Formats: sequence, C-alpha cells, structure tokens
Amino acid sequence: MTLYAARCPSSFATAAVDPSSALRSIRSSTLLASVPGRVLAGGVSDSSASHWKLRVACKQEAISVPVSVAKEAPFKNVENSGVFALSSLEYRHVTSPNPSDGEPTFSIIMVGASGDLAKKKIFPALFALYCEHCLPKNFTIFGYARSKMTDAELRTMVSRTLTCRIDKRENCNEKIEKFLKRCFYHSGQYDSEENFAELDKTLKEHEGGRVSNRLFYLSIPPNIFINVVKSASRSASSKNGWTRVIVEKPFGRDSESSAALTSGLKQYLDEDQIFRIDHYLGKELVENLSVLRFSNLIFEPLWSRKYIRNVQLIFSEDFGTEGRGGYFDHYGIIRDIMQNHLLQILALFAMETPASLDAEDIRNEKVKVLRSMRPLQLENVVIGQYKGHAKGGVTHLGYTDDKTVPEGSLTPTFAAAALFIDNARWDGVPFLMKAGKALHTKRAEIRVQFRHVPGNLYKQNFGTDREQATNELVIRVQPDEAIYLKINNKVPGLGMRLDRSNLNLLYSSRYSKEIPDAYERLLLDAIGGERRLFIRSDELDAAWNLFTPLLKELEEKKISPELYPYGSRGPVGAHYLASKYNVRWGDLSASDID
Ligand SMILES: NC(=O)C1=CN([C@@H]2O[C@H](COP(=O)(O)OP(=O)(O)OC[C@H]3O[C@@H](n4cnc5c(N)ncnc54)[C@H](OP(=O)(O)O)[C@@H]3O)[C@@H](O)[C@H]2O)C=CC1
Ligand SMILES: O=C1O[C@H](COP(=O)(O)O)[C@@H](O)[C@H](O)[C@H]1O
Repeated sequence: MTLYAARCPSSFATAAVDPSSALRSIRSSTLLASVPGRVLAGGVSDSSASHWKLRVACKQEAISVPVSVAKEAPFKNVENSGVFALSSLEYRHVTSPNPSDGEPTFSIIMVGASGDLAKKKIFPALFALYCEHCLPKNFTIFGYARSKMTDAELRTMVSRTLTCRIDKRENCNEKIEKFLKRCFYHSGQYDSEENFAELDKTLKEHEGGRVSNRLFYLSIPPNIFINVVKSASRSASSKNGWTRVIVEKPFGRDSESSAALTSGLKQYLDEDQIFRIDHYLGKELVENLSVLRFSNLIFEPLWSRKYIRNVQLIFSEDFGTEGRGGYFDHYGIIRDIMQNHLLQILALFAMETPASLDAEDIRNEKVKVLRSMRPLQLENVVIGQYKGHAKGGVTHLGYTDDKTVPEGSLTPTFAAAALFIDNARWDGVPFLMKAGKALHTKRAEIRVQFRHVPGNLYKQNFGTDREQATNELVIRVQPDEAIYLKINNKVPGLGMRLDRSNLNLLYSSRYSKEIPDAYERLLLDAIGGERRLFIRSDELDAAWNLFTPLLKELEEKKISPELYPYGSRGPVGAHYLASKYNVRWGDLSASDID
C-alpha cells in the first residue's frame, strides 16, 4: 500500500492510491491522482493545522483501499519515505501500515510535571479542555521530571487538583478516570539526550506509527530551558508532524540574559516553534480589550490623548510570596508582573488598529508601541516591600521574615511607575502601573480616566472636586470580571442634584457560563498553532529594553524599598508619584463605586 500526501500551504491532504498511480493535476488544496483506469480526488476540509483531514469526493470504484466516500477520511499511520516537490505544492511519498486509521496523534509533554504550576494550572486546564472536547482525538499527556514516579502516582497527584468545573451535572468522576488513563509519566534528567530518547521510544509506542504532533510544555526553572530544548529536540522531536515548545516566564532577568535565552532556544528551534507564554494574555477581559475598542464605535474615537487623561494598569494580590521567596527574590515585582503582564496589556491597549486579526499583524502593532516608549526614569518609579503586620489576632510575616529570602533583601514586592508612549496618539498621557503583593485586596484592572468636560454646564453641581465628575472606564480583569463606565446622572426628583453611576457589564450576571482559565485558552491556541497570544522575540526584546536600565540602576544604587504593612494599600510614595502627574489612583479614590 502506498499513500501520497500533498503538503499544502497550511495543511496536509492525503489520498490512498495504487503505487502505480500518477499524480495528474493539482488545484490549491485539492489532490487529484489517477489510478490506472480510475480517478481519485480529495480536498482538505479543514484548513486548521490541528485537524488534517481529507474530504474524499471520488467515484467509489476508484478506491481500492478503505477510504470512505464523501466523508472525512483522517490522515494517519504514515511514515515519511521521501519528498517530491511539484509545482507550488510539496509532495511526500509515504507508506502506511493502515491508511484508514484515524487522525494524527497529539502528545503534550509536561516537563517539570512534579512542580507547582503543572499541578495547579496545567493539568486542570488540560482536563477542562478534555471536558469541552477541545483536545485532539488521539491525545496523550506525558509528565516528565527527575522525581521518580509511576504512572499511577502521577495520576493520583493530578487527580487531587482536577475539579468538575465544566460538567457539574454530568458524571465528572467518569471523565476524570478517562482523562487520567491518558496521562503517563517518564522520569529523566533534563540534560540527558538518552533519557529523552527513551521518552521518544515510549511516545512512539503510543503513536503507533501515525503522524505525531508533540507539544513540550517547559514548566521548569528557566536556567534549565536550554538543556531541555537541546536534548528534547535532538532525541524526542516529532519526525513526521510538528514539534512546538511552550516556554514559561521568566524569559531572562534583563536584556542580556533574555537575548542569551532566545539565541540558545533558536539553536534548536525555529521562532515559530517557540510559544512564550504570558498567561495574562489568555485572560478573558484582556482578550476582550480589542473587541471592546475595535468593534464599538463609541470607544475608538475616544482612544487617544485628545480624550484620555491617563490610563492605570493595576495588579494587586492579598497574599505575600510565602513559599516562593527563593524564586521571587531573584526577580522582584517589576520582573514578575510589570515587565510582562502589565506591559503586554499596555501594548494591547495602546496599539494602532492592526491590519487584521492575524498574529503577526497584532504583534507588529504591539511591538511598535513598546518601541515608542520613553526610557523609564528612576524618578518615575516607586518601590516598596511589605513588612510584618498583626491584625485581628492574625500575624502576617514580612517579606524578609521568610526563611527562603536572604536577610536584608532589597527586592521590591511593590512597584508603581509612570510610563509614556512618545507617539502621536499618546503623547503626554501618563500610563500608570502599580503592582504589589500582600496588599489589602486581590485584583487586576485597567482604568481609563477621561478628560474633564470642557466648559461643563454642571460644574457647580460637583463642587470644587472636578475629579468627582470624570468619566472612567474600568476593565476589571479579575476577580468578578466586569467592564463598567462611570457616568454622571441626575438624581431623580425635583431638584438638580448630580450623582455618579456605573453602566455595568458584570460577566457573572450577563453570562451563566463560567469563564475559562487563561491556561485553557493558551493551551488550545498552542495546539492549534495560533500565536496571537504568545510573545514574539522582538516584543520581548523591546520589553526588556524598557525595563533593564531601570532595574540595573535600582540594583546598582541599592535603592531601599519603602516599607508597607502586610494587608495595607501599599506605600504612600505611589500617591506622590500619581499626583506628580495630577492623577489619583482610581482603585483608591472615594468615588470608586464599583
Ligand atoms: N507556580 C506558578 O504559579 C507560576 C510559575 N511560573 C513559571 O513556571 C515554571 C514552573 O513553575 P513551578 O512549577 O512553580 O516551579 P517548581 O519550582 O515547582 O519547579 C518545577 C519542577 O522543576 C524541577 N526543578 C525545580 N528546581 C529545579 C532545579 N534547580 N534544577 C532542576 N530541576 C528543578 C522540579 O522537578 P524534579 O525535581 O522532579 O525534576 C520541580 O518539580 C517556572 O519557570 C516559573 O517561573 C510562571 C507563572 C506562575
Ligand atoms: O506570573 C505570575 O502570576 C501570578 C498571578 O497570576 P494570576 O493569574 O493568579 O493573577 C503571580 O502570583 C506570580 O507571582 C507571577 O509569577
């Protein structure tokens, strides 16, 4: 039995034909082949790379192999045995032990499966995708780490963090059981080509000779990324399908280390195989940002210095770095949150209209914003560190009380910064960022404060505080996802008293469906080869170029962070920074009526 596979620009088409057949003609993604005396025709039915299928439309008598007529005939069980170039398409001469045997296989290899992130986020996200029928049919999950574990032990570990979030009513335990049967474990060293070759062997046994697509998720400390990529690419990359690698943050500590990491990865991978994850880009309201702006006429015309007075990007957590102090102390809040999560949101918020929703068009626009940013000055930055605090009989330790944090550490757990985009749209508009651990609340939001209404007829009704009358658009990323707009209205009655109200889109009231976790969306995109929500290397370079000089200056000058009590609203320095630009933090203002 011989198979001919046509490699089209974005997908594969296959047709089972007699070895003596000759290819007759080609039209874009359609394959026509002739078997002596018979004709076989097929076309790709689904152009997305994750579903390589052939819709066979042919005369029944033309087929001497079990491929169904006018029905999706999956492409699998093929082994590459040569490539023939023809016209603009590429033809591969392939052989198959069983050409009718289904779709490609998909394996996700969780490198660092024994770790916190894998347990807490990745396995649960994969399970949610499984429940939503979003994973490819022939999927397998392989945990890989140094810890010794059996498949059963991995399954027990994973089962502890799976929840029946998606299908509460259906028999979730049964789904958990079925999901866990697809999970396996392979113990190995991160720098051992031999160990990855053993993994490859096991993967092949599962793949059964079919086309194999492999996604490596590097859920490990960054200092071992390159070791893994080197060994895995040499010994365990797919020979007949795609191989992609998801890389977790942090991508370096500064411009130099980030560039070294990128060039290290690129020794073994092409840029389009690398998926640098920033999980904030997978959050529902961050994705919705472009929809809000580009699909509503009322927002885009206001989206500039002409009407916007300032933009605030706020991240706060109501817990400290307990247990992660070792990692955190090496990075600090600027690298942990600002340089990536908040800056990515800023770029999406401020970019020009992209030519299309294509990943490259969007990333091109984001990178332009990042390159237009004014170098960050020390005087536009405030840093803080939480100290111990006792309240209501509960004592919270300070950052440096954590045993994993070096004594006297100056690492900031809070930072506020005023940034500027020196382009025509945003000239002079402060973009204020604030990120902190161990604060009074947990939230992430984008606040857009509009200018004052010129010559406002109602100014006497607001008293002297013009701030009270400012329109503010709030995009609350988490928790309780919402978009609300603060407007002024008249209090009903015979008098003329003004009030502030929210036009409020609260997601939990509007939609009964639970919002997917960011990792679900990002994993699904990586499986489908969609790069829109992943960071391209030039974006990463631009982000580091902005923050590296500041980080170096803070470290070289040994700037002491301002101490703030655990559970407080952060250092007062953040208020002075905002007021330098005539701004009040929206999350702390008395008019915050969310
Ligand atoms: N945890 C989180 O919430 C988040 C994590 N991240 C990033 O994701 C990645 C994984 O995070 P997380 O799971 O918390 O990390 P862990 O510290 O839990 O490490 C994951 C696994 O890597 C192995 N490992 C740990 N330290 C070393 C070391 N020094 N040398 C070799 N192997 C080591 C261990 O597996 P074994 O010993 O079995 O080999 C461990 O189980 C990191 O890059 C982190 O920065 C990003 C965002 C959030
Ligand atoms: O990347 C990180 O993000 C988490 C916060 O993520 P969230 O989705 O829970 O908001 C943060 O706690 C961690 O320090 C940081 O590394």
